[in-house]
Amino acid sequence: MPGTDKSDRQRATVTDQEALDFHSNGRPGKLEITPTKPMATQRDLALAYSPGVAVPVKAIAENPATAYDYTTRGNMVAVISNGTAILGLGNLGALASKPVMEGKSVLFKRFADVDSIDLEVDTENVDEFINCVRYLGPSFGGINLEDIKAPDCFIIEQRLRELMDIPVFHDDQHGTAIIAAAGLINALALTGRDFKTTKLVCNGAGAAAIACIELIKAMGFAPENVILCDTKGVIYQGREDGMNQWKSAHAVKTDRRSLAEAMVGADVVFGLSAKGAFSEEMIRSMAPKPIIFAMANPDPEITPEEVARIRDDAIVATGRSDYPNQVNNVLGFPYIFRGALDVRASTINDAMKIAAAEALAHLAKEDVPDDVAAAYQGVRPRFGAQYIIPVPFDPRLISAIPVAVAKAAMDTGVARKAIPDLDAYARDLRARRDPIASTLQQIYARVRRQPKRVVFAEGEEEQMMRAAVSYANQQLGTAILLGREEQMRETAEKAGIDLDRPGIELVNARISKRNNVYIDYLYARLQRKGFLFRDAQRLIHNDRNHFAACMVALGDADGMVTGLTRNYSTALEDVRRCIDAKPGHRVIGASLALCRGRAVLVADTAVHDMPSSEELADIAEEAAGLARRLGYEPRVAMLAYSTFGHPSGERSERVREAVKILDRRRVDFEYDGEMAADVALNPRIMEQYPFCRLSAPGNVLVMPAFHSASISTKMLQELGGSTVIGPLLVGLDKSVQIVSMGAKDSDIVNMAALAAYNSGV
Ligand SMILES: NC(=O)C1=CN([C@@H]2O[C@H](COP(=O)(O)OP(=O)(O)OC[C@H]3O[C@@H](n4cnc5c(N)ncnc54)[C@H](OP(=O)(O)O)[C@@H]3O)[C@@H](O)[C@H]2O)C=CC1
Ligand SMILES: CC(=O)C(=O)O
Ligand SMILES: [Mg+2]
Repeated sequence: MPGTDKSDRQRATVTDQEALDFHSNGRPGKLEITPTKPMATQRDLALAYSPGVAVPVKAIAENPATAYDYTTRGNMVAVISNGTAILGLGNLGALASKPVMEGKSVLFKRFADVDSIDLEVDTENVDEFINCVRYLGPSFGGINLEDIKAPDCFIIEQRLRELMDIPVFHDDQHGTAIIAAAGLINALALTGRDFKTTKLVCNGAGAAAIACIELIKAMGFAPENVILCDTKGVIYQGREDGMNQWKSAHAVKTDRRSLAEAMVGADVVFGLSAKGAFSEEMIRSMAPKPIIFAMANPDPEITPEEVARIRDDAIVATGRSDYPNQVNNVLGFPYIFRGALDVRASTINDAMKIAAAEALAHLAKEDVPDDVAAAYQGVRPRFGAQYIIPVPFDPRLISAIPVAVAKAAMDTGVARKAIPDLDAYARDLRARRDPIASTLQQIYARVRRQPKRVVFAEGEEEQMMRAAVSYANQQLGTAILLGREEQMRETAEKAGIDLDRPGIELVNARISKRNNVYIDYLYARLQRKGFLFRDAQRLIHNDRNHFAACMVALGDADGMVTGLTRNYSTALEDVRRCIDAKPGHRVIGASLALCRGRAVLVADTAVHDMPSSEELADIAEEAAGLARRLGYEPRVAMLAYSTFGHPSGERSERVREAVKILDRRRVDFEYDGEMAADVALNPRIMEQYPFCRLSAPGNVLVMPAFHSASISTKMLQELGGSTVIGPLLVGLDKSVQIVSMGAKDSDIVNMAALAAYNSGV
């Protein structure tokens, strides 16, 4: 891809091809619209459309506020751009901005459960743009303007704020300013500086920069201590070249003319300009304990590594997620709109922005509880130079920021709906957390902290190679690709996959020096099971599953992933020849189904065909253990077609017996049954059985037999739109995961990460 040099590629946690594949795989793009009401029967149609729809129409015509009750308006934000300043890439047009705008829309959903749609407006004419947007007000609860160049963005936002009665918020201005201000509050505190006397240079004088310095001046910075620079250097009083009224408002009296001159002795530098704008010399010339926020995207003005080469006393932040201290507006816009929408705010005012900045800054100083530590690459962060601001995955953001914003809106009289109980509101907000991302996030974070060697047994397959590259790029450890080197290189070259990168090893089973060790090991295990020495030799030389499993069994790799080219049970049989169950454990398969904000583990989805009661109890124990390792407190529902004895039947009897076995074993987790799936999952139905021992809906579902487990998870996936991860193999003495045949590279990476994760816990 143009502009991507070797060093960028080495740093990057994703390849260009992965980024393109991510966007094009399946349904192109990142968004879809799903109805929230049933649309199955004639009656549904009559309610949703004519004639029923006329009723809310008349209600809204009579009282416009009821649009929040009868339509999506109250939870819907438009992300609107004309593509004139896409990230730090410049003016690439409305169409090219669409991936970013779709991205912002999904972040609204992911982080704050705000529904959002991207709108790309193909004009650079300010009046045309304003006219286009101003009439869209009835559709949305808020407007998030994005990536519109300065100074047009200032005029557009100002006019739209006057014309519309919903929040209009240019994220590059205020979102960035809020996050930068939060980071700055903490960086100043850490370096013992005061707002009033600190000297700051801001490189870039566009949307983000002007808003940042306006906010920090509003928070106490002295105007004479803030120097603004653009492509022509320092913005000084009297300068005429390349000026506009927004720059002029911040022009200072100074003899300094270049950025390099401005930065001499500066305490803080903000980069809101372009890649590489800060030289090492400039950084060297700054005051002791300098604060460097290099916020250009996707590449900062200077990288943290470059700063570290020159000095060790700096606090550095960038706009990227792959360095510590990500100062990026993603930390703000989802939550700020969440709070604003929930009180139906007519605008987002300064008080709300400052409240958001202070809430964010405060959060970084708080102790990080266990369930939050996972969001921090598994390392519990401590307030300090490497942690001045929470990460976007911090699950506390959803309750901290919207509450502060909503409160400020109510206090300043711009709320059109009051939230009387802010504590209850915070609890509701926490319930909006998305378990999908947090589960995977936690797994990835732990593995990154303790990277593992995972062998990808079917190394000649293109998807395996892509998955291996992604595994290595995401710094999860070393990916060992098993296969004939020549073959692998040929396939890789054709597919445009670069295997010569750190974290990838190619191993050829035929010529490996470890062959004899593996053969002896395998022969010792199989000689009394009808295998000759020759058979063991053949399996190690020719069969990659056996070779890979021996690598793991004998400690040459921490985990293994396979299954792409062979059916599950064959692959499992191969593995079981080389690896036993963990002592005292039973090998089972459990699938993690993630659907509409809920996560459930379903077991056994892989191994036991018709489990006995004893086996069902074992499955419950294994699945509960897995749930705990994944960060859930298990509530095991032992499922059947009957509930607590009715209707009776042989299969249900086995499940009932399994519950009694668990009683006798005195296990340390919640369980009950037998019960039907709706009783296990729906609290209202569960209430009909007040003696049920589950304190809340089940999150581990033990199925009565393999067929019900397999059928139900596949139906969840195909009809229910669930993400299903697995079956995950549990209970083996060494860590192996088997993907389904034809799995996508992203599924394989998840399973490899799980193999790595399980090898360490
Ligand atoms: N981390 C974050 O959350 C965010 C980061 N940003 C980043 O900030 C940057 C600017 O975005 P935005 O304000 O929206 O864009 P604008 O187009 O509104 O402004 C760009 C500004 O940067 C200046 N500039 C560009 N290149 C240089 C350079 N080499 N040296 C000095 N000044 C330069 C321009 O100068 P001139 O006026 O002379 O043309 C202009 O003032 C982008 O890299 C963007 O990714 C933006 C928003 C959020
Ligand atoms: C983060 C962002 O909005 C930008 O770089 O433009
Ligand atoms: Mg932007």
